[in-house]
Amino acid sequence: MLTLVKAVEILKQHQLLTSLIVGDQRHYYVPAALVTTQYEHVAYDSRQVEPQTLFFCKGATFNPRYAADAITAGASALVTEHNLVADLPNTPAVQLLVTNVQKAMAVLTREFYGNPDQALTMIGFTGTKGKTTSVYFLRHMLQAVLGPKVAQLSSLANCIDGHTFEEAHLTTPESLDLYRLLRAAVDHGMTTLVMEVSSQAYKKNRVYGLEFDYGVFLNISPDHISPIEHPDFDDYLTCKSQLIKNSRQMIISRAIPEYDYLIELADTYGTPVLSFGSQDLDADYQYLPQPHGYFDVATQTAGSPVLSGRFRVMIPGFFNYENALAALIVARHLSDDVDQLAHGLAQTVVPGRMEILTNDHGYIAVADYAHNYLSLTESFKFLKHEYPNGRLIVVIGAIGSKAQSRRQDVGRALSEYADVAMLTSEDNNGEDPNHILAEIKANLTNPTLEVHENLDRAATIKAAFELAQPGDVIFMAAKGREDFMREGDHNVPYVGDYQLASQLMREY
Ligand SMILES: CC(=O)N[C@H]1[C@@H](OP(=O)(O)OP(=O)(O)OC[C@H]2O[C@@H](n3ccc(=O)[nH]c3=O)[C@H](O)[C@@H]2O)O[C@H](CO)[C@@H](O)[C@@H]1O[C@H](C)C(=O)N[C@@H](C)C(=O)N[C@H](CCC(=O)O)C(=O)O
Ligand SMILES: Nc1ncnc2c1ncn2[C@@H]1O[C@H](COP(=O)(O)OP(=O)(O)OP(=O)(O)O)[C@@H](O)[C@H]1O
Repeated sequence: MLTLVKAVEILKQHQLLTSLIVGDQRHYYVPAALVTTQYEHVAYDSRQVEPQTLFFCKGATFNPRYAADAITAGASALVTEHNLVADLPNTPAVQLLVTNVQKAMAVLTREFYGNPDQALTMIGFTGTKGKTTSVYFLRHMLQAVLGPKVAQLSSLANCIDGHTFEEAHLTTPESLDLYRLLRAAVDHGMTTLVMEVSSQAYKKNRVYGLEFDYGVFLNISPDHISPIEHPDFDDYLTCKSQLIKNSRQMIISRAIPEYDYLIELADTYGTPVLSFGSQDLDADYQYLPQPHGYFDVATQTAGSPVLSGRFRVMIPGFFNYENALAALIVARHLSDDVDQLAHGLAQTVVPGRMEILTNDHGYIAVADYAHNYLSLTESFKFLKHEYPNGRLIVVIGAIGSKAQSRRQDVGRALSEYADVAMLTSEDNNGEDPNHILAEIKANLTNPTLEVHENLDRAATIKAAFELAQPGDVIFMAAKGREDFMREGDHNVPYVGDYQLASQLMREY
């Protein structure tokens, strides 16, 4: 529940309110006749409005018709950047005119749901790659010491009760959904919440005003640059960097090229920083890879909670030592039971992330989620190191209608590391897949690379198994275990890379 008086007070505190429109009158104070007005629901989609809803008019494709629909369904107030009085003559709904509706939605829905973040230890991971994996590492570690009291919000799945996993639509939910989920987590007895914070979350003010107890910055490389995401890398970096301003303690990878800049930001905001990295970097926490997924950790800085000794991850890839160490540092701040933390870490698997399938005949297939230059080359380097004798056969495409730079990334990474490229569909998102593949091919520079092309992804994976010799590695990029293909604005069922490869492993 939220009263109009409280809503106005909060919007004023954040300097977001310009006017209150009641009928054809403009106000800045709540008129006496409305001081008892309260809202029982909040919504940003007219199709979800009930009587006494506070409705947020937001979105790139927002149409005043949605506001009219919301009022018909019972919305009694609109939060909007544009006065809708011309579109809604004689409307009984109060309009709260604001300078930024996304920010207004964040601060008002936080209040509506009772500031649930204050009842949780909040941990946010940002980075171009490794967010999901790190969230899983940390949740498993903390559950090993706290029991089922750790919630997660991740692009792979949300879990707000410690055991049930539900599909997520965005990496970081809209603020309204975020606070609804945090409220539910608190009501389910959760004490801690681990989440992914995408650059879009800051760009779209989904986490505006939210403070994290611990923020982790894993890495950054050019990605997510498109008309619906970021105009350029500077904007991408600026958005991600906002986690520093909004965290009480930052943990930052020493390997980030912009590390010094991030430290200057942290100094400016007064946010303490601990750094992590491989042994050759000047970091507070360092790791040294060992065979079979083991890695050694040492703490270099006096005064920081000590982490030392040998740990293990079950998910292959050198980069997972980085993800694991970042998560371990947070976990160590919350618990001194390092043995249990190590146990939780070694138990962690993440569906569709570097899942390696093998059979007795020497076939090797990897279902993974890599889709930009950083993640593809890191995965390829690792596989070349682990399986030096076979060919690297890559089943790959690129996403349609956004992150256009990935087509260049795919072309470059294939040219540098792959022996065979099997180009196919990914999530076309309404774009012509032939156009996507043409752009990838335009970036292939290695004349010895063997290139095949088939838009049918399942048929392409079968063809890769036909082509492979024992000892070769079939790397299936970007879909993991996803059992759908995104086409336009809807999903089309798809068998799943991991699922299909598991079946083929039994046949070959
Ligand atoms: C660019 C962006 O952030 N877009 C998101 C945003 O869209 P939007 O606010 O512009 O809203 P819109 O889709 O134009 O719709 C307009 C509004 O009208 C409302 N509506 C619509 C129809 C109707 O009948 N009545 C009605 O009220 C809708 O509920 C909506 O509020 O809000 C929508 C939900 O309200 C999201 O679905 C949408 O994500 C799009 C689909 C998307 O793909 N976003 C990507 C870029 C994204 O955010 N990705 C990051 C991950 C990046 C990473 O991996 O690092 C993420 O955090 O997920
Ligand atoms: N620290 C890392 N550095 C480089 N590549 C990584 C790292 N961690 C994971 N990867 C690669 O990126 C892929 C995606 O990992 P993950 O899902 O954890 O990242 P994410 O940040 O959640 O990605 P997305 O934003 O695409 O959902 C993995 O399957 C792996 O290939």
